[in-house]
Amino acid sequence: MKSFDAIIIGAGQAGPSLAGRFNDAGKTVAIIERKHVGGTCVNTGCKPTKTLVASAYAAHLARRASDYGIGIGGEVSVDMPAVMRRSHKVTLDSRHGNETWLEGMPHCTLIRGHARFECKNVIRVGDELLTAPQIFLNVGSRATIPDFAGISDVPYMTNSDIVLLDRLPKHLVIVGGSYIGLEYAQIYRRFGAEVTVVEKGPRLIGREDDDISAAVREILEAEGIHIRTGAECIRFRRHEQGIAIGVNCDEGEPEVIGSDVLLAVGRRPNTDDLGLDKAGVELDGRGFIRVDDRLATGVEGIWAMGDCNGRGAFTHTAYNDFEIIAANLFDGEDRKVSQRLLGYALFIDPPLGRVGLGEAEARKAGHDVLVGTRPMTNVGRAVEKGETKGFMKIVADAKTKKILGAALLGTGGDEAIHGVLDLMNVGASYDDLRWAVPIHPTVSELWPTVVLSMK
Ligand SMILES: Cc1cc2nc3c(=O)[nH]c(=O)nc-3n(C[C@H](O)[C@H](O)[C@H](O)COP(=O)(O)OP(=O)(O)OC[C@H]3O[C@@H](n4cnc5c(N)ncnc54)[C@H](O)[C@@H]3O)c2cc1C
Ligand SMILES: NC(=O)c1ccc[n+]([C@@H]2O[C@H](COP(=O)([O-])OP(=O)(O)OC[C@H]3O[C@@H](n4cnc5c(N)ncnc54)[C@H](O)[C@@H]3O)[C@@H](O)[C@H]2O)c1
Repeated sequence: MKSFDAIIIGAGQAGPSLAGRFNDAGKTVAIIERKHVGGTCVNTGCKPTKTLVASAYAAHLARRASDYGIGIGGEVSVDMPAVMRRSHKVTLDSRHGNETWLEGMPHCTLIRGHARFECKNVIRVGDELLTAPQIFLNVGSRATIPDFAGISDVPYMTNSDIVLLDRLPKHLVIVGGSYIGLEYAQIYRRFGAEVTVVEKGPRLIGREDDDISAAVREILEAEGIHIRTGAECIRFRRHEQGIAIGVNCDEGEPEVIGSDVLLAVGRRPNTDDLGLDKAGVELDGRGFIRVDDRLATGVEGIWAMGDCNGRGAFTHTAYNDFEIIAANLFDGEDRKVSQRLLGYALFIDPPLGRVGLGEAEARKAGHDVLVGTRPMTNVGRAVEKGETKGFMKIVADAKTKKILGAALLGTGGDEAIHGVLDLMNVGASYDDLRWAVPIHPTVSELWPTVVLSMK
């Protein structure tokens, strides 16, 4: 049996950085990866999608070139194999960069294979047994495939398959109207496919405020994306033109006929094949590993980071889990997940940047709520860029003057939200934002005006 100071299972968004800390401290660490170093984000998630978003934006802007007084001398065409080559290169460069980094650590051993607990401190990878007093789980998540009627009779893709597609689907039907579904809907529409989004809920991105859902829908529909919400009884069957997807909506055609199907209906944690019962590690009802505020499981010496602990579902939350564990183990700090302020973005164009509570959430939490909004048509920079869709919104507590949350659906929204995120992180009031002197001409310069509009 091989012995290490620490074992990390999964080389996703938290594991490699933690391996780096153990290595730097002169401690031996094994990191086990069953597929690709970099995990979901690098290989089938953020990296490929954001690279495709960039190609899709280039196609969109080229089609709009004449709006800016620019001629391109003909029709815009999309070379799908070239688009995909670019995306693969970004992924492979990142994956190889991570591998080279791990392999270059003198105290770190990168082990390829599926890891499984034999008991609390022994891990099996194939024929090999490994042991360590500290074990960190960074096993991530995979696409949920619901038991839809007829699903096993038809071909379909998840986020893992669509990154390998190098042709243009004639009609891509996407089931699920949230992050993955909407980003891919706009990407493929801009590449030239017919696209339909089928969502079982009454509106898109159902966690957001109604006004945000409605504005996102309007933006996507304006580009010709078909949207079918309230699709309660989704079912599949083969059809002479591809795949028939039953949507059973109250209005419109009862079936959509697509050439290709993407399932984007959420993620499930990779915790069912880890032998966690042999270690005594507990799961919650949805299969996520139960952890405390410092990410420790109920078994001494075992921690869980990233998507698998159900405390976050983003790369930055997985990375922050690493930061919390590393700060507590190596730097004498006492960091907790409950100290984390959640921000995120939906990378459609224009993007939606979000931080903290939405208006509905703030009301539900019992705050005396002040809300300010301004359309992007009021933002000089957006007008200059010819990208005026969307709006800015801020939510604050009338009594404490604390900023509770913000949304920026508009050009640069994924970046400009950070002005509010940073202020919220230091507990600033809306007066601090109102009296900031933002740079002209930027999207951020409207925040003081949005604050002044609060009612
Ligand atoms: C299409 C898509 C787009 C996304 N875009 C964004 C985005 O723009 N921004 C953002 O913040 N987040 C995004 N996400 C979410 C983000 O990818 C995840 O939150 C993040 O990758 C989680 O990191 P992780 O380290 O927890 O897990 P992962 O990155 O999934 O890594 C887990 C690793 O563990 C390995 N593993 C699992 N079980 C075992 C085992 N038993 N033995 C050995 N190895 C094992 C897996 O192979 C994997 O490599 C996106 C996700 C998808 C699917
Ligand atoms: N921009 C980003 O940061 C980004 C991008 C992509 C993915 N992600 C991460 O990946 C995770 C997964 O994304 P996702 O979009 O697959 O999941 P999600 O959980 O965000 O949304 C799933 C959507 O599918 C719908 N749905 C669920 N079951 C359904 C069913 N049976 N039929 C039809 N619709 C159904 C839900 O109502 C919801 O709208 C997210 O939690 C997110 O954290 C993040």
